[in-house]
Amino acid sequence: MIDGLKRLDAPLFGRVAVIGPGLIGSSILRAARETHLAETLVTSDANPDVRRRALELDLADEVPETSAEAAIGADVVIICVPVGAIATVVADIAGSLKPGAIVSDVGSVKAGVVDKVLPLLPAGVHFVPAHPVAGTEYSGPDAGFPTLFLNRWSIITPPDGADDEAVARIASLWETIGANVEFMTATHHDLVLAITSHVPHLIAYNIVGTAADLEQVTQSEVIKFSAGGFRDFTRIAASDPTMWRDVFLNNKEAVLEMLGRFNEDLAALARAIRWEDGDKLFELFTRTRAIRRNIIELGQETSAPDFGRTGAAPINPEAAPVQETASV
Ligand SMILES: NC(=O)c1ccc[n+]([C@@H]2O[C@H](COP(=O)([O-])OP(=O)(O)OC[C@H]3O[C@@H](n4cnc5c(N)ncnc54)[C@H](O)[C@@H]3O)[C@@H](O)[C@H]2O)c1
Ligand SMILES: O=C(O)C(=O)C[C@]1(C(=O)O)C=C[C@@H](O)C=C1
Repeated sequence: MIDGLKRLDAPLFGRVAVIGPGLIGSSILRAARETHLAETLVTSDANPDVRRRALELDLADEVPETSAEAAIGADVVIICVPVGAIATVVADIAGSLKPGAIVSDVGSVKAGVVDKVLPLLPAGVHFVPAHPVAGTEYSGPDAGFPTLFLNRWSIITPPDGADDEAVARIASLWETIGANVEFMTATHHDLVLAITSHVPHLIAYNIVGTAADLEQVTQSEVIKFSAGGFRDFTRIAASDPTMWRDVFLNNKEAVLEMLGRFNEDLAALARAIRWEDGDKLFELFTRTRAIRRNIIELGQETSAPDFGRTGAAPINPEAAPVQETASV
């Protein structure tokens, strides 16, 4: 048994299907196996190489060719594909869902997805969206590991009128695989995550891109001297292009709102540097240091490996090299 995950005496669910056993989907399956979450685990993926790998890694008991087949008879279907493909999968599985089934997802953006998904679902099927705030810059079935969600938040964003029992069952699912659960509206989720996750990723992509395009500094100098802060940015900037393209296209308003605030504050900092306003710089750096120390005191520092500084392998020692994913 893996430290921190407890095996249930009796499974919570009969049949759980995971569509898209990549980093997040395969981590859910691995944790589900460890904890005996379901009697039967099923998975499928649009990419035949991923289905083959899911079989080789024994991620599930059944690996049918299509999402529609995977959803037949499932009590819960968890959709773990890029945000832009979630509604496509829901359309694919809608005809296979049994009455009372719960459909959930793990997408990094919620409001737009809920709007697209709800009209596609048959009556009697529940939709309970969720977002585990845990991940790495790696993708694919080899990158997952069973403790990814341990002591991390999973945010559940029940739509108006959601069935209480279905919401409680999805909360139990996340708690079983080690997460702490928080509830909020989809719109609030998208605003919070825009500043805590989406804009930071955009900044990382941008700074690494800027460095790569510099004319006065060579690429080899950028690589050679990226020992500290810049190296941390390169870890984030290695995150999956498909996933992050979809995040920005689907959380446009909240990201642009937060980016506007960010740009104003950055301009004020540039001004403080130009006018040698040391007090302003010192005051901000003191406040931000306190925030970091608070995060550490609360024990919320990520337990993910410090890829940035050490260049270490993924936390799963058996994980193979990064698998790039293409749009499907
Ligand atoms: N990576 C992270 O750090 C992280 C963290 C939390 C949530 N998320 C969210 O989780 C979801 C999955 O991310 P991931 O990092 O596991 O991605 P991933 O690339 O590792 O896996 C996604 C899988 O979905 C499959 N797929 C794509 N379109 C499909 C379709 N139409 N039908 C069936 N399969 C399809 C791909 O082939 C791939 O195997 C995304 O919505 C992302 O926003 C990611
Ligand atoms: O640790 C990382 O590599 C992550 O980027 C994880 C992270 C995040 O920004 O915190 C990325 C996107 C997800 O939606 C949730 C978690």
